[in-house]
Amino acid sequence: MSVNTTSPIAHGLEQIRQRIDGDFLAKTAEFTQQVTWWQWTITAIVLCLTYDQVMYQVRKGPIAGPAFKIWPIIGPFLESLDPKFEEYVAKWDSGALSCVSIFHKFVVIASSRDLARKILSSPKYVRPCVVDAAYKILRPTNWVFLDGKAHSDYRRSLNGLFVTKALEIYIKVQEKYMDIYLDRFVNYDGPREFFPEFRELLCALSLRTFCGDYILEEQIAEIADNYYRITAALELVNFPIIIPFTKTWYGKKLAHDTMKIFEKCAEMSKKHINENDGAPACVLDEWIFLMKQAKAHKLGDSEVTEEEQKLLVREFSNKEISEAIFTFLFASQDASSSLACWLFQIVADRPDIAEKVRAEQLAVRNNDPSVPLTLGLIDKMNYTRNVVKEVLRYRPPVLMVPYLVKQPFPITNDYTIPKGTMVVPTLYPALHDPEVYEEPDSVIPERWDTATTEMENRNWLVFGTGPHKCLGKNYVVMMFTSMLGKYLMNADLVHHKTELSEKIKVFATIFPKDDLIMEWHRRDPLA
Ligand code: HEM
Repeated sequence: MSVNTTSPIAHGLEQIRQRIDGDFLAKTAEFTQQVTWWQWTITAIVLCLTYDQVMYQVRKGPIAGPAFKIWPIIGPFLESLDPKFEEYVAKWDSGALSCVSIFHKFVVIASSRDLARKILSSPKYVRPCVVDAAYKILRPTNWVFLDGKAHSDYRRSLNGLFVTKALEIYIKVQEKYMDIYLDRFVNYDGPREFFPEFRELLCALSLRTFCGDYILEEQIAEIADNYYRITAALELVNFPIIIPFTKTWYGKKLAHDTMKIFEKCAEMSKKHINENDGAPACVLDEWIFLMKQAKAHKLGDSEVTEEEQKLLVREFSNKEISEAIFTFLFASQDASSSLACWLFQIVADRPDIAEKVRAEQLAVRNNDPSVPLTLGLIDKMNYTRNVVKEVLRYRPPVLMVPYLVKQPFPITNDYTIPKGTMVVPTLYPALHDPEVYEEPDSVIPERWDTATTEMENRNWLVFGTGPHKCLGKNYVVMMFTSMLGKYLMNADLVHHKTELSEKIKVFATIFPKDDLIMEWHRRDPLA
């Protein structure tokens, strides 16, 4: 027999509770039967939207940015498909740190010089992010995505390809192709858009520098054509998955085909250097030659410098070499084409600059225009080099460099960038800082005659800074100085100005909005 030990009060309370529970369950069941599927759907959507807005507010903290996401979830995704320079400027002007949120991605933009430098020099907190599609297009195994020591070790083995000694080797092939394209430009009938012309010229110059004669004329033409679609696939924000026959799908396929071509070139170069004991004539040759030298040194066969020895981190496969060469093309193609457009537009519009460049070109050659290019000769072209530096400052091809935050990053005293954020240091504002560059919106090559450390180093962020700073910096300045000198000496450039000539079009880098309409006429260098 069981004994009921519960007091009458407790018993009464228990009965009330059971009645309430029963009522509640019954009411809940009744409610769920009445709620239709679309009411559930709306509830789920409202919860998602609220979560999206709340997370945006939490991540945004005190920095500049819209008070809430005007377009829920997608944010300014549609605007990012057609980026406008003026919108970027407005964003930079809105605060040293500002933000947007697109789909799941929270993006912080740093527009002051010091914050940009801090981000670029903080590998503990950030690593390059490029754009989402880049991992798929450049392949996840690509060296540019390496981080920390793995990156610096790999990069050490590439540095040797762009030191002075190596650059000297590439000048011959570059001059040959500069001449070929000069002939082509001066033989065109009437004005035409030079944006596509410069893209092709730069693609040919890069590919000949990287792959020498291993690459065929028709392969260069194919890559130059395809490259446009690869760039188009690398927008700042892409749809998260690759859908067949879309821009990203074509980009990935064409990048793969291009790397296959480079793989074959690497194979030929290995044969030339290792089996036939050939002399290096291009970047591929130089890389393989340096590996060979360093290996021989390891085996005690030959005298090589300590730098060369460092190159043999290990043997690089043809696939790895092809991926690295692709990154050189990827890094150089758009930025160099952008520089070519602004540089030749500006010197065509500024006869005072063109005249000084021409005078210097004859002076360094002792009035003999046929003197071939050498590193020593290019070194003497101070004014011409200053024009290149000034145009890079005035119209920096790379406006911003996206990085990914690896761990919470205390960027200022009152703001920590959350992990997983895309953080974008911008380079343009530092290059147009009126406190460092007087009249920042004018092209004044002479300012470089008396450049301060701030002008030369702290603010001149054209090629970035920190562990990922541009590998091609010296190469770019050298090649453009020699090309500008040669072309101005041998051609008169006529720019057909339109009201869009000074307007900036953003297509990965920046270009004149009218695609630069010019005509070139052969000129007597001694005239
Ligand atoms: C006008 C032409 C160019 C400009 C304005 C430019 C600018 C830049 C900038 C801003 C970066 C990012 C730096 C950073 O994250 O701090 C970069 C990286 C890089 N650039 Fe350039 N670049 C140019 C041409 C070239 C050329 C011709 C090459 C190769 C031959 C090249 C190779 C690279 C590579 C490999 C990186 C990534 C380095 C790394 O992650 O370690 N660039 N460049």
